[in-house]
Amino acid sequence: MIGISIATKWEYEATLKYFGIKDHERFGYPYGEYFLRTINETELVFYSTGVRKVNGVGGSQYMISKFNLTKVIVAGTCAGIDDNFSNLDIFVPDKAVQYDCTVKEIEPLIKQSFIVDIDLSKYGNDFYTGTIATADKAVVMWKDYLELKENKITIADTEAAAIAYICKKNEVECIIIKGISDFPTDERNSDKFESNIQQINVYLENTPKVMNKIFGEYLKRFI
Ligand SMILES: Nc1ncnc2c1ncn2[C@@H]1O[C@H](CCC(=O)c2cccc(C(=O)O)c2)[C@@H](O)[C@H]1O
Repeated sequence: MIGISIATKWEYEATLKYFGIKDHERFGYPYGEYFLRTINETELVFYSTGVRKVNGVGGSQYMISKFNLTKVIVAGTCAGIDDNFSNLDIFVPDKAVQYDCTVKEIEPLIKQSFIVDIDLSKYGNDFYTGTIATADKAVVMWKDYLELKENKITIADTEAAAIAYICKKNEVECIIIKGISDFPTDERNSDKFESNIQQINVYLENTPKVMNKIFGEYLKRFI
């Protein structure tokens, strides 16, 4: 069985809609809910975890243990960091890092021992790849965005690298498929609260588009 890990309620609602899931097919568990589907003769469990590292890791560990998963695919949205890319571009990162685990004033931003390299060689190269950086807060402030850019990060989110790390501990393969839902905007010469509301609205508008693109054009190649 392969697990598809989904963080937010908006991402999960788009998933339920995409697969036409009926109420009686939805099951609760301590971190959210899940449903089962068979695609190309492979059994999949799609599960929501809630946001941030603790929920992503807790929910994924629960599902690895309950269903004896052989692979976890982290599917969802992310912030764009590399400005060569645009909203709705989809990535399958070959490296996952965490950037909120060091005293960055005196240590490197990226925690070396938490880096996970992802071997994508068996899946070809017909997709964007790069480095995803995870922390327990969203990339909203311009200074955080610039710091990630300086560290050659491609995209950023709030769960994926932590899930990849615990998959490695369980010797379970982890693939991350993430689409850009939003880019931070420079709030320094404007109202930072208004700028934040605009970014959240862009995230909400793009979430179903990203999820539909992941399920329609990417998922089957990685199961
Ligand atoms: N900018 C982002 N930075 C990091 N992760 C992002 C971003 N965008 C999307 N994600 C991904 O989607 C989910 C939710 C998105 C989220 O929390 C968010 C999005 C936009 C603004 C704000 C805010 O507080 O103003 C919060 C997370 O689980 C994460 O995995």
